[in-house]
Amino acid sequence: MTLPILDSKLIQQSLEQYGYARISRVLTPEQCQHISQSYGQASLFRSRIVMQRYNFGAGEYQYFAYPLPAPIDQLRYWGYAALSPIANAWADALQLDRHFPEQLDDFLQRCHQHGQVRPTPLLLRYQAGDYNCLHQDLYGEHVFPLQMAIMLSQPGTDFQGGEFALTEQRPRMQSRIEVVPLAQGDAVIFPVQYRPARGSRGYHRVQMRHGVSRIHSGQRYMLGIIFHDAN
Ligand SMILES: O=C(O)CCC(=O)C(=O)O
Ligand SMILES: [Fe+2]
Repeated sequence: MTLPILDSKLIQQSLEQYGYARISRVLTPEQCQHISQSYGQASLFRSRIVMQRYNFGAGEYQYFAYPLPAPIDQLRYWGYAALSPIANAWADALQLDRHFPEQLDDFLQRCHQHGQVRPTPLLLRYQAGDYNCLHQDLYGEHVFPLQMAIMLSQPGTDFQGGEFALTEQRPRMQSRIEVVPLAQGDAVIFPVQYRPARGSRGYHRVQMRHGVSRIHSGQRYMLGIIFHDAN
């Protein structure tokens, strides 16, 4: 699978300006369909979550099992390589005593040594009426601060509604929202928990959450790539 070259500097600028970065046409429609269709292949997954049961929203998702299918694994390595310099720049800006290794394997080894051994890449499926409440994907003490999601369905054709949304909660201010327009195959990169924002006295944290508005009709598949593993 050939993936586009990522420009870390441009991604970082967009994240700091808007709270997200969009990468167009990461996957072809055929690759998107292939991944969506794998939803029915139970052996690829370690667990299935029905969102209603946890009040997460409505819809369902499954976490892939190790070994990850090759395209999912490749996307995770590709994303990590471009995002680890940003993760380190952010840790420095926020004066956190934290360093993210250059290689995903080294970061995952750290997760695994601390009991976070279960893979987190996931495939989500929504039908008419479903939605995903604003949330943060934290799965333990070790958190890689950025994550990625890829739109597998064709908005407007396969489904209506179902917008990917982010909120930013700045200290002592009301929340700001961003809706990210995504075409089939596009990726969105966004902060897991918070991002740095420059203020009058250096950098401070802006808390972030993401979610999906109600799907009005049709079916919507999304691939989520989270870099830390879960405990
Ligand atoms: O379905 C979506 O667009 C949201 C996916 C999500 O929450 C995630 O990838 O962590
Ligand atoms: Fe999420």
